[in-house]
Amino acid sequence: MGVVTINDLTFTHEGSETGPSLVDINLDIERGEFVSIIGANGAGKTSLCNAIRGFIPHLFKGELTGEVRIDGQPVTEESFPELARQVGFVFQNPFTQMTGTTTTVYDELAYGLGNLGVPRDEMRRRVDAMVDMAHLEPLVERHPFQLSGGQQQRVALASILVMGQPILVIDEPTSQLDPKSTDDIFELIENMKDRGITIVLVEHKMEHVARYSDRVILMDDARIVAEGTPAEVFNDPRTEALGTRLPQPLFVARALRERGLPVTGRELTLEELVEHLRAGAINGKEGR
Ligand SMILES: Nc1ncnc2c1ncn2[C@@H]1O[C@H](COP(=O)(O)OP(=O)(O)OP(=O)(O)O)[C@@H](O)[C@H]1O
Repeated sequence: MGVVTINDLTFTHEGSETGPSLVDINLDIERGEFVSIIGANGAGKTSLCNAIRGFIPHLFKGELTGEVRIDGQPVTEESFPELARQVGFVFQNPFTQMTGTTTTVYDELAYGLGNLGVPRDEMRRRVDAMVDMAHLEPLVERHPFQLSGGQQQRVALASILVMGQPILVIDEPTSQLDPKSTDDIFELIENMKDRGITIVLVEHKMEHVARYSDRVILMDDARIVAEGTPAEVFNDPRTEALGTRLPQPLFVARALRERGLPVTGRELTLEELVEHLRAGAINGKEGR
């Protein structure tokens, strides 16, 4: 059984004029899996995250059928603090994430651990390790509200990662970041995956989704309409038909394939393309 199990989940926000936000959702996420949720604005991605992190139905009221289980336990039967120990969540807007009570980035990172009663020595060790991992050394003495949007986004993510929950739900962590900072964030998230943490990510940057995810879930109009490996989902005609942006290397792959070059036309990363071109060149030479 998965660490997150969703059975026949349908949810309509109280007072909604647009109908249900989630319809017939069935999903099993394995421990240590990296799952990305993609889809157009309003497709239901944040609502699905909210169901996994227990905001639905604990904070957002409405009509709910079906269930979400974390480690076999229905979220409706767990208190919010219990859930928060299992699931770490990073909001779309880093401003929402900041405690608003600390005056330095260092204290911001330590805040959640202090609340959990983590002993001072261990707290220091964990915060120092996170500062290092998230490359936050130059910012530790700065006031959290005097950072740029991108810097805040990095601090917001680090302040959750430092807590060490086994499941992370991360909603658009790079929306305000430049390419280099986006790469840094994905490196950080991959680092968490290497530690066996389960990751559920909402992200619009498809090159990164393609490169890092074990599984991609495509949502449209409150439903899951396709799921599979990145190669399966991005090469599924429904994905393009729904107006989802595809990873750029896929267009290059298709163009090369059309010109008879030795690629499959399904490659999602430049590395994959280069590898196939090289292998094709070697095989071609050997064949002569
Ligand atoms: N608090 C709420 N009350 C009423 N309806 C809501 C609420 N939150 C979301 N919805 C509705 O649920 C549907 C799905 O919204 P959701 O935010 O889950 O989509 P999304 O895919 O995350 O979109 P985006 O990419 O814009 O963040 C939309 O029709 C939205 O209007």
